[in-house]
Amino acid sequence: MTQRLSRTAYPDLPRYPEKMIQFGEGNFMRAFVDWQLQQMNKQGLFQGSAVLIQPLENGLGGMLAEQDYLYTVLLNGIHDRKTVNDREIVTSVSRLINPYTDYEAFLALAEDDRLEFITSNTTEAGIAYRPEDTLDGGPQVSFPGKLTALLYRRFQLGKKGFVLIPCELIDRNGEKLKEIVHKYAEDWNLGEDFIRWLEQENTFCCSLVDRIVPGYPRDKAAELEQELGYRDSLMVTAEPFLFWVIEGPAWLADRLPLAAAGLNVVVTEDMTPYRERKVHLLNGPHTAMVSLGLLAGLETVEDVMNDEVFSAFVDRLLQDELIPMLDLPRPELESYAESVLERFKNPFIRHELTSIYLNSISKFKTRLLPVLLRYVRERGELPPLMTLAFAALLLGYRADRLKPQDSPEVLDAFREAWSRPDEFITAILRKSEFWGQDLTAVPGLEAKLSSMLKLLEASGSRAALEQSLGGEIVCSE
Ligand SMILES: NC(=O)c1ccc[n+]([C@@H]2O[C@H](COP(=O)([O-])OP(=O)(O)OC[C@H]3O[C@@H](n4cnc5c(N)ncnc54)[C@H](O)[C@@H]3O)[C@@H](O)[C@H]2O)c1
Ligand SMILES: O=P(O)(O)OC[C@@H](O)[C@@H](O)[C@H](O)[C@H](O)CO
Repeated sequence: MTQRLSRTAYPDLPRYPEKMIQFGEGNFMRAFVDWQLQQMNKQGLFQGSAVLIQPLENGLGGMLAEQDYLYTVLLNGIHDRKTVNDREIVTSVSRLINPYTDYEAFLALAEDDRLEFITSNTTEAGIAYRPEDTLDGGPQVSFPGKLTALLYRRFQLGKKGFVLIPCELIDRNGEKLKEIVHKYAEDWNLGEDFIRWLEQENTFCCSLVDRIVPGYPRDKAAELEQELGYRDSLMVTAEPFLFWVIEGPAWLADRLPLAAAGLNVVVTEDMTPYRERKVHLLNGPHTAMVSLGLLAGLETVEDVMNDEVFSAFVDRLLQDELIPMLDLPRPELESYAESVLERFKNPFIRHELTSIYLNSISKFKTRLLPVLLRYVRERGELPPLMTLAFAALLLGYRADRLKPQDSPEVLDAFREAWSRPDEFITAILRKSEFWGQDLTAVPGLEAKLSSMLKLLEASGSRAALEQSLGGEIVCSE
């Protein structure tokens, strides 16, 4: 039996002082931020590690401790026309603090002058205000609540602030986080001096992350452990591609020399165009393909891309409905779309559609709906492929057909709406809390969704797609 990955088994692995506090110990952060710290460290450019804070009571703390906070990142894919198949033991995580079991150790981080960065990924649900959180009743449940308590302790000690770079996939994440921290500062009566210190001593950056991280390679774990020669319950697969846009001051590029280490990181004054490009051209097609693909029995992004009908759908969606609605220069959009198609076809990683399916209603709202609405405004008609994807989404949630995982409010609303089948579509489109507006006001949408739902039910998603794509499939045969 092979030994577990640990510092005892690999005593020569380097250790670095803690320079970053990272809320979130999930797959993404370990294969993205911590992997990048590792690349800087290897070049002698950062010489620092991250101390992780477990945002939820239950998490990976125990498993990470068992491996002395070491884990393997497996990069698989084609990059710059070369096949990449890298394995690396990441040594840039020092330890993990679970604030639910050791709140004092968490607050004690405020004392360490070497800590200068705070990063986070607590999912789209994490940057949220929770009125029940209080300063004295720690640990606070919300991530911004915990963060405010830590910042306040730092302020009380008269120390300098932090550079904060949240990585959650929500628009203007840094501003949102700052806003909630300020709200706690006011609600908890932390005083004007603290609010001034927050403003003057801390730099809240917005950021956009891009790397496909399918996570633990369940299907290949045993084989990989044989090859690696150790057991690792936390190994994580990722694509070689990486892009991190940080909206922040130019000096950040020196303090956190990611680009200098050859990493694809941009520090800019305005990240909006990068965000639009990524959210609509990468996350958008992901969300559009999921319900249609699952309804046809497909399991992974690769299955979608290897299927003639479904890959034509992704291609046409990008070319005809998404790219023309974005404001960036066409060649830039075309080239990004091409790279997206290549990344989706990555034959070396298994990106499960079910993992992308999680919380699909809010994803549709941010990733596809704004483009759909713009298409209607500009062209005076509905985009056929996006509308079909919308109908498939509704079908998947209806009667829990595709076993959606979403918030209780969303799932309950779908159950309630389905209790009156004739009014199902109207009731769902009226849910402004899902879509940001009443979608029954969009001309023709209700009727089109109704006919597409019927088509999907009667003929299945493959036939519905073939019909929407018209002659193109026939032509390509
Ligand atoms: N996996 C990818 O390809 C990828 C790529 C880019 C961005 N992302 C984003 O990263 C996020 C995390 O993905 P992952 O693959 O690391 O998932 P994961 O399940 O491995 O990790 C989730 C992390 O979020 C924390 N979390 C979950 N719900 C929370 C809540 N309500 N409040 C606070 N913290 C919470 C967990 O404690 C954990 O640290 C996703 O929401 C996604 O938007 C993922
Ligand atoms: O991670 P999610 O579940 O928010 O979205 C699913 C995918 O679209 C997403 O993970 C992409 O792969 C990622 O955003 C690429 O950078």
